[in-house]
Amino acid sequence: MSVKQPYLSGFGSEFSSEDPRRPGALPVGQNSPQRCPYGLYAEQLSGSAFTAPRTENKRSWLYRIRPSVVHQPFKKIDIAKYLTHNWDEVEPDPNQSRWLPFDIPPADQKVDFVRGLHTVCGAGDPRARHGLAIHVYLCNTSMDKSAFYSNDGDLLIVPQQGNLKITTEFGIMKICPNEIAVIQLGMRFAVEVEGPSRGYILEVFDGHFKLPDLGPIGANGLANPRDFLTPVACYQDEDVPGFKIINKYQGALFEAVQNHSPFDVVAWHGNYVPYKYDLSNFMVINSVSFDHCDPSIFTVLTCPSTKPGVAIADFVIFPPRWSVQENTFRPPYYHRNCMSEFMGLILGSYEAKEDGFLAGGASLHSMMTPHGPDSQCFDAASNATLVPQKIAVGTQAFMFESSLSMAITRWGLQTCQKRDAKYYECWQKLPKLFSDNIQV
Ligand SMILES: O=C(O)Cc1cc(O)ccc1O
Ligand SMILES: [Fe+2]
Repeated sequence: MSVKQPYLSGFGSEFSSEDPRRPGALPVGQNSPQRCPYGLYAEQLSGSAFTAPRTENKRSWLYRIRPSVVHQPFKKIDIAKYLTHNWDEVEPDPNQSRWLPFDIPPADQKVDFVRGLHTVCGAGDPRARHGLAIHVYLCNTSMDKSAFYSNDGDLLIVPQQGNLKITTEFGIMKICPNEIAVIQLGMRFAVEVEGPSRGYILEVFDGHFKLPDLGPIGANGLANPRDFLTPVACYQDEDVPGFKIINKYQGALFEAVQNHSPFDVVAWHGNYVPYKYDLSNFMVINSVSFDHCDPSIFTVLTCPSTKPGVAIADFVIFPPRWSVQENTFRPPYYHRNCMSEFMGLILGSYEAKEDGFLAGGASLHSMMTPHGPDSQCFDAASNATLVPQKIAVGTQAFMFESSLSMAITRWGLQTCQKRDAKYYECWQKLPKLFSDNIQV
């Protein structure tokens, strides 16, 4: 029987955690005692400028067996051929894009989480701390004697197939499809898988994810803070010759060897932490009268830009819910958006496209590229009897919506061979319905 993983609940809270094997490991009343309990080293991990206002200030103090600086020099490695921040590999393409499910490597090719990283699209530059990258991970093997961190951005991980055991410096998180994990800039982690595994990653270079403001919704609703879970301290005291720390730095991978596990944090405290969230806890708000609300009502997390109300990227879901609007075309409307919309499917199907948009696949509707329901969906929804209906049951589609204009990589456009060249056809049968009669 599996033991339930312990977690601390809350979003953006000041947490503290001590591995029960070493009571008293967390210094009391100060961060840097002259000598830390148990001979631990104190190390601060800063997630914001020291001088950031209190509301934005993020840091944690880690009490560890060895400080992170004990490692050999970083050397460039080329183990993830399709991980890139080069947005100029291919000509820009404003077309609607859709991808069939990305292939997971076959069992005879052992690929771990880092080797399995493939960048689909993105914009901006981590050197300027502005932009985002959207990757998929396609793997079948657990990371061994290695840990990964991104020097470029925060990683929001959305598993689609396969459970993940994520060992972090702060403790262990287990996530399954329909849960997400956020590992923030600089946090080291290792991913263990149970078999063929696939998922999506949103990496934001600007800053950190927040819960959206609720405005007139009030104090409760959407993703509630208590449902975000942070792991508890759980250290490994292991000498591991040749342990590799893999760093994604300015879009390239580097490796530094050390002879011990980096997961040696015995106690920690702070508000800069990794966390997970179960999407089934999302409290859905929607129209109970008429018309289709903008999908911003489904925002789980947002990484804001410096422009008020404009996101570098929002993480939006389309959860199971009741649809009750009267005299309304209920599916998504036809639209052109000044934001870029990357969508993925975790489970089941998506209402605006019952066919062709499949779990493990994706779509990208770039800035101002027209899109909306396919002709089959339009026809059905225009003629449906509008009774209350539970929709999206057993499904979970999501969107990474960005104010940046993203470029598709060469892998996304060509190498993956999953891009559906016939996607545009799904709208071509939309008929001209215009008539001389006011009543049609
Ligand atoms: O394009 C999409 O399918 C995503 C989407 C959904 C919705 O309900 C309204 C707008 C929108 O962009
Ligand atoms: Fe859209």
